[in-house]
Amino acid sequence: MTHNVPTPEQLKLLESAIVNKPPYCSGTLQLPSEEYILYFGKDDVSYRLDFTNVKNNTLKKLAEACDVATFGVNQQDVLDESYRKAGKLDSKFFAPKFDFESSGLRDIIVNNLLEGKGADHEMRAELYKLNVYGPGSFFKAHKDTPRSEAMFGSLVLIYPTIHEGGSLILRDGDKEWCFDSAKAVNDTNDPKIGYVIFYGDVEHEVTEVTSGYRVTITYNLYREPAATVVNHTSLRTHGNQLSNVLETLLSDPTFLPKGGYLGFGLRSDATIFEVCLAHGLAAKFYILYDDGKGGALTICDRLVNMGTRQVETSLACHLRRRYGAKVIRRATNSRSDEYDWFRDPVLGRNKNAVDLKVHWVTGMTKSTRVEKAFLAYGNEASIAFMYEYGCLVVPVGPHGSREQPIAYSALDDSEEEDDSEDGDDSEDGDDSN
Ligand SMILES: O=C(O)CCC(=O)C(=O)O
Ligand SMILES: [Fe+2]
Repeated sequence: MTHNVPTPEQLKLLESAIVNKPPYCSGTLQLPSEEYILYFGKDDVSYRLDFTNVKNNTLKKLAEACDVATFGVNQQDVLDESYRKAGKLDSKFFAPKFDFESSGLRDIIVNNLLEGKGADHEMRAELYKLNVYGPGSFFKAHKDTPRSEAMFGSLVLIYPTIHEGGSLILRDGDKEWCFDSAKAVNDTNDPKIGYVIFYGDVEHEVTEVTSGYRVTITYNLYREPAATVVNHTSLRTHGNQLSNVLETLLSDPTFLPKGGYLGFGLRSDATIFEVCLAHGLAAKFYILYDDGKGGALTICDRLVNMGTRQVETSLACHLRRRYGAKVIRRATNSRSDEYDWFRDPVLGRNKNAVDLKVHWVTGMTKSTRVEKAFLAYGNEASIAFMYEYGCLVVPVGPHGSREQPIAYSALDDSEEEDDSEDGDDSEDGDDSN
């Protein structure tokens, strides 16, 4: 008999199709020679700098023309040389011959950062600043200040000057990448311009330049018109791969033959949701509640505000009674909340019974975890904590009619209770991908 649970291999296949790409792309471009030219100046006198043939005194002039760079803190520009030591020019004081439109970068941005979504003309690159980093200059970790709702990222171009240090480090969650731009552009015989493009929520820093001058220009990237902005973070997952794997599994008669529920711990990402909808699966967002002490896990279709109300039962029981939360895993802690379920027609029957059995494809991520305190009841009132995670629960109909809504009944399912697969690791903060 085929069990109505996905095999570990089937779940793994789905999980591995959710590949998170780095949140940036980088490389070098060879430009027509005149595009290495930059004009700058703050008054009637302007200078011409040709990066294919850099004259040190012109480079020095550029450094001298710069203002000391500030950075944005709480909507204000702040000068703090322990944080950012560099020179900068506002866009009215310089004019690169570099042409964004003929550079090929639009395609790179649309295909890599926007995963090909949206018509090209909706993306606009706006020249923003020029930065000069002499020896001892750096820019500590920061995120770029969004200039409008429509801004989704930044483009940094690094001109080919001989220098050392000044790598761009990019961070997203606990992952880190380094683009050694000095190395990328260090070829005097064959000039190239370095580029790094990253999403707006990516933390980045420029390490100290130890010799020479590092010159960069930055562009703000916008999606336009603003009304059709696709949440940029939704584009990080390879949607096509997931879509193909899901397609294969849904047409596989051994995959959840009678239907069931798939669960995905949320990344900062809506692609899984979009892919499921595209396959006719009515994916729904839930909040997973965990008391952090091994009590039962529940999912609830709304955020719960406990206020100052004292909770007199286990967290799971309270959420189930008051907010209609569904128990998806029973307590693992021996001092559990079993007593709470004693008379319950569903949960009282069997210590493994749940309101909804969810087959987790990806676990919860710490990055979506919110910790909240509430008043718990004991011998005396005490503060307890609960942890909220975002997750997506996807009903999958039986083979042959996957889009059909399915009604889960713990009682019907009880003969399969001894299946070893369950959501045990769902709250373990599995950020790995
Ligand atoms: O110069 C660079 O490489 C990065 C500059 C930067 O992060 C900024 O201007 O916000
Ligand atoms: Fe920046």
